[in-house]
Amino acid sequence: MTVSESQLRERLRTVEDPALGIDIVSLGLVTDIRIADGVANITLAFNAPYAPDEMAMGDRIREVVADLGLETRLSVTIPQRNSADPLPGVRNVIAVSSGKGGVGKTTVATNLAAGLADAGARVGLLDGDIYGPNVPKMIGIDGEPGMTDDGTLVPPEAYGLKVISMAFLTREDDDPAVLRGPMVDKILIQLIEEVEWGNLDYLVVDLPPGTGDAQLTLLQTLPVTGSVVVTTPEEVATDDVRKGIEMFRNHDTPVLGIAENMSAYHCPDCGGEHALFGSGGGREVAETYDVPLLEEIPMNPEIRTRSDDGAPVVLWETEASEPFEDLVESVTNRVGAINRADVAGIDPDDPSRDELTTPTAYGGLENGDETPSATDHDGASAVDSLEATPDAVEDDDEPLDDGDERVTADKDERDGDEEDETRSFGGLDVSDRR
Ligand SMILES: Nc1ncnc2c1ncn2[C@@H]1O[C@H](COP(=O)(O)OP(=O)(O)OP(=O)(O)O)[C@@H](O)[C@H]1O
Repeated sequence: MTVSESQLRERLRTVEDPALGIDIVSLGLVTDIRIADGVANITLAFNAPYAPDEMAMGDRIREVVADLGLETRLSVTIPQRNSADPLPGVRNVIAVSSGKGGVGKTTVATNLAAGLADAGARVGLLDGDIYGPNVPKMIGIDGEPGMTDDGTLVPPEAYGLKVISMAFLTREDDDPAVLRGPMVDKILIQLIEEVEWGNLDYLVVDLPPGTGDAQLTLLQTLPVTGSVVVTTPEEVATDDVRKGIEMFRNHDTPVLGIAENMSAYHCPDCGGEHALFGSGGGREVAETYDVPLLEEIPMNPEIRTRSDDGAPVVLWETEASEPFEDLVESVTNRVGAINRADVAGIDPDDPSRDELTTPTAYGGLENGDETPSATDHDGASAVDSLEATPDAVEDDDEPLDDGDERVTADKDERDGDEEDETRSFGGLDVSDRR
């Protein structure tokens, strides 16, 4: 049986996007199909490396293709961004914010970044918290940034993360409270634009708490994909968090969702759950603003002790690491959904099914030729075509250390030749932007 590209495209209508509830062909996510020598080369407009939903869609596509007697090679591409983008090598910028201080924003940012890097992604962590730059301490970094000949900062690394912090640029005896207006802006813009970030899948930004000038500068300068809003469950924090959500909405920045921290304390002695900071605040805010509740992170002394030791808890396989592992999954899924909705031109929280879903010729082998051919698709002009190379990143996923030992991932391979590199995750080949 010979299968044409348009017939395969019809069959791919059976693969539904789990977050958007619409098939991947109608969404315009299949940007190219070429069949040669029994191999279907399929290009997808995915842009959230290591998002479980995108890897699961890859698996579904492989099943559909195998049913047609073909092998599959999947590549992912990304739409070209505007040329004024200050960070052209960065696929996704994730801002981590909070309405007020002390709710665990930096804890969430460092664990999210470390968890993403541990999954295999290329990750940068920008500590933009001018008034309390705690990232270097929590991530256990002792190095200082290097400097290239042209004066660009080279971020030091820990746990496979490139880290830049306000703490590197201010002297120990500087009082951040006296840094005002233009000076703050200047430092923040320097942290973004004058750093050799290279090619990153995710840049996690620890924003200062609240909704002041520094946050606005960061939002106006950075192409933020979306923001994780951290809150504790009690009322005061959630009131502040509402202001934060409104700030993002006013700047057309999607809210990825709410991370409720210090949700409840599981008492190891009595076995009971104690809601030390009240309960339900995060869920309430999520429902009010119609955004996902990404995770409820319990109070757990191990989270603090690991941070104090400079070893993010997500890298340890314990009960305390689980909510952060789940957070990494829910954040990447949400980033992916927002990017895919953008490709499809729909609101990720309100996909307009009527407009998008076209009748599918399920099976389509008889009438598939009535559909547009792969090369007719507009999306193909907006994406890069990719080559496949060996699974460099999957090799990084070898077991690192046993059991409860601190993970000391050597991610040096990721920093190899960035010019030509194509990597693979979950069977999806991904090439870096030039
Ligand atoms: N779920 C948790 N369980 C136990 N301790 C926690 C938890 N989350 C954070 N902490 C601890 O609470 C303290 C404050 O956390 P963190 O510094 O992350 O807050 P923040 O919101 O970034 O604060 P700031 O406004 O000062 O930047 C830290 O000592 C941290 O280790």
